[in-house]
Amino acid sequence: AMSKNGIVTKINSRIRTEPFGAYYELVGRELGRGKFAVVKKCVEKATGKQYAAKFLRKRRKGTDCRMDVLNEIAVLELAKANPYVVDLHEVYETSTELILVLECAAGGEIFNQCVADNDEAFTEKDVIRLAKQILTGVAFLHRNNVVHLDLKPQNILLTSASPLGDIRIVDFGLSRRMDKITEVREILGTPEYVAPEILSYEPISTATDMWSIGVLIYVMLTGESPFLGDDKQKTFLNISQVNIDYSQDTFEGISSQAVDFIKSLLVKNPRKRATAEEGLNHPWLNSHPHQHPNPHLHSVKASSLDEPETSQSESEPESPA
Ligand SMILES: Cc1cnc(Nc2ccc(CC#N)cc2)nc1Nc1cc(C2CC2)[nH]n1
Repeated sequence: AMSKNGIVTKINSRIRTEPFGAYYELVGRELGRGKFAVVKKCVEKATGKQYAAKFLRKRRKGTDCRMDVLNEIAVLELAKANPYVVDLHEVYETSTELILVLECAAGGEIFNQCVADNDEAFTEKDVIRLAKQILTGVAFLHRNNVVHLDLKPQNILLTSASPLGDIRIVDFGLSRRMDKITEVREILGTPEYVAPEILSYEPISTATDMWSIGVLIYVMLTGESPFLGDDKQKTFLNISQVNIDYSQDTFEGISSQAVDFIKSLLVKNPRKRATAEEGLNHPWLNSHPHQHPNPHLHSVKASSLDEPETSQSESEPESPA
């Protein structure tokens, strides 16, 4: 791997100092806002193509945070090869800001489908397809020693909401290169999605992202946030006690394989949690589409047929072949 200052030199060489406004027109509403960032839709004048411009302040609370932004750029650069991480198009710098010109995911945050009522909410089949994409993207990051540390429905975007498109993982503002960190000093991430080891100031790892994915899939399937309490302290207590509602009520119409998948991730001990690669091999994500037996093939044995693809709960017997 390149040396640290090798990466910084490489990135600095691609930062443009011409005025952003000469090449892009800001259009429509603000797409999102973080503590030190605002994201606006824009159009590249030369091509008419839509992008999302992320304006990041270089100085925050009186300290120079330019290196933090270079870290985010470095991760986006490294992930250019992966289809499920949002693409970085260009970078501009002004006296006060760095401007990341990012691929525009027109479908917005999957958060909206998580809280939608029935007909707009995800089906289990939708979640299986999107979960495979999320795990593929996260497995790529983890193979490259990057942990995201803020995986939540607000940071998983869709290329299109209807018809349901593909996911894009965004916001590497809290991400870390695993080679560098061991302990975390302050609690990072968003309370509902942080792993227990964050709350006990233990070393974080790629397993920290896997816990957040467990919470994310739980929310996508049930519309409920498993650890949400009336306030931050209650949420943290729910997480550290790992008390989770797996009741039939909450998981009505959802397969037992899906519940088993979530249970493999919401495990207190980080070393016992499934990895992204293991998640991709879980039966829930590998149930083969159900082929109806061909009555003319006498040799077909019922047991050789794979799991039905429908989200029928296990208890209902499969219709006789
Ligand atoms: C239609 C749309 C609607 N809502 C958001 N929300 C959002 C969520 C997280 C962050 C946090 C970040 N980064 C910024 C905005 N992004 C959208 N499109 C984007 C947004 C982007 C890039 C990531 C900014 N491409 N396409």
